[in-house]
Amino acid sequence: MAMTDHLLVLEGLAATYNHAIRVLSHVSLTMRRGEIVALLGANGAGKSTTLKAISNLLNAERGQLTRGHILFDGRDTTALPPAELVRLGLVPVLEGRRCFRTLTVEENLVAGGIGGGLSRREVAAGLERVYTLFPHLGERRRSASGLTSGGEQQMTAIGRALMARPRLLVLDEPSMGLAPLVVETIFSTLKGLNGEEGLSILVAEQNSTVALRYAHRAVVLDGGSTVLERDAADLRGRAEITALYLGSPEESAAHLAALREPSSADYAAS
Ligand SMILES: Nc1ncnc2c1ncn2[C@@H]1O[C@H](COP(=O)(O)OP(=O)(O)OP(=O)(O)O)[C@@H](O)[C@H]1O
Repeated sequence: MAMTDHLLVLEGLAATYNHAIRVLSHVSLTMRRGEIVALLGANGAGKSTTLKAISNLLNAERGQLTRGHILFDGRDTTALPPAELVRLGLVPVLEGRRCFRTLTVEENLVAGGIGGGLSRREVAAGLERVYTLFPHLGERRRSASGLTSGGEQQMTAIGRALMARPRLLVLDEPSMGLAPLVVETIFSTLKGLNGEEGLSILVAEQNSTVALRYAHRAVVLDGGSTVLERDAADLRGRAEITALYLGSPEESAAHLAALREPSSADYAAS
């Protein structure tokens, strides 16, 4: 298959922090255009580091990619600055929601449009679009972001990314610390964008139940390596996926073996 059939290809990524601590050993995944892919795994499995590697933000934390390839739209992006990646359509929303707390919600959104190289007219259209997607943000547009709720801050961070007109949205734990209803609002809005506009989404989540409900496929990391890549439908509702890293290594290995079974139909029949 030609590489360009895929929007994103990670091949055997290895990464370290401070030239010493190896946190990724062998991360591989492929994403087709229009897919939602959930990146799952326990605390410290390497999800955030993988997303930072894709977005070229490892340097900021003294991290380095030491092996492997990242291809976005068939192009090796490992040497491109983050701002250039945004202009190409690869837009991250990383952990912590990272809004400019003293700026208003609207000023945060405008910053995303400017970062994406939009004209004034495009920024105005982008704002309308974000407020249509998240009506709540429209009501809070003049509030300082730092004074809005966690859910509103997450919506602002996502809205800011959407202003840059992404083709691939890269999200790190959007559900973290949010009420279930807010999580559903955020995921269903993203799913809507995926269905209507074909927006591709790579989302790292510890909340595998929610992520699997909305994703097409799932990639599981363990100890800095990809250990499973499957259709989300094959993993939905499976007790092994939530129990995967809660027990002993032997139990985890048994769960993983079960999850690797050929198909959900086979599984149901067995
Ligand atoms: N800036 C850093 N410097 C050194 N080590 C780091 C740094 N960031 C992360 N690590 C380590 O790298 C490993 C992978 O962390 P990472 O944040 O990528 O995992 P994760 O799967 O996203 O987990 P979490 O859900 O807890 O964020 C962990 O052992 C973590 O302690």
